Amino acid sequence: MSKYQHIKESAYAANMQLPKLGLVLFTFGNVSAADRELGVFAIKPSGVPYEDLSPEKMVIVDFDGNTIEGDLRPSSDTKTHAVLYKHWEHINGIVHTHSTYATSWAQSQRCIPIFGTTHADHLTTDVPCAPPMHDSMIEGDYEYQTGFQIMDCFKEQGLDYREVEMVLVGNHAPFTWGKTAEKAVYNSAVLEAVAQMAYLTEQINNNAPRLKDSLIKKHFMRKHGPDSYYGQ
Ligand SMILES: O=C(CO)[C@@H](O)[C@@H](O)COP(=O)(O)O
Repeated sequence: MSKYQHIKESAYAANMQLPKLGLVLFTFGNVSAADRELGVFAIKPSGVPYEDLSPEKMVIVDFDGNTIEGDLRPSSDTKTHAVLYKHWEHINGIVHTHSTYATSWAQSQRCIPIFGTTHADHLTTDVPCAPPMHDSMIEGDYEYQTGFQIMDCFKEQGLDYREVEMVLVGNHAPFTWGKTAEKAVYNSAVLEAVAQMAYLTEQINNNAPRLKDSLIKKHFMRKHGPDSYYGQ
């Protein structure tokens, strides 16, 4: 048995959650799961439909994007995952989808405003949107540069990737991450729900106010404060 079997199983299980949660169509999207001690991650093979996946088909890649084990080509987004794992040492799972509402905000190049308590239960800021890539970066290694596009956005906006576990990539689609691949999938589902609610909020009232700071903090701390299930 491969010494990477545990992350192949974990990446497989997390990938299979995407169609179940309605976050992907056909072969859109991919999930990876990392083992920091081994310095590698397991990722979905490129272009393989979810119904044809198995743990054995996951591809093992190092944090420079080199394939270590696997017969299939890793996802075309592999280098973006590699850059984020290499530079953000507390994450062990990454998800990329083209879920409809989150992708629509990304294509519109807009951050998702924090309109309500559903959003504040999960994060205390707007969902950031990384500005579209400069032509000079597109001509280089596009997927590799996408990783830097995301990190630059966090640096410029003063965000901590351990607190804000999601981003919209302008003109492209969302990426989410977490301490585990399962948490990264959870974050993708939360993002899609928040993106849909924010879109509908603006349709109903295009002057809808942002949630008050006092309520943002209160709601976030209920779920993540020292007395919460997650905070303990
Ligand atoms: O971002 C994109 C396409 O824009 C890709 O994530 C998506 O089509 C999935 O590609 P892979 O099958 O993972 O190579």
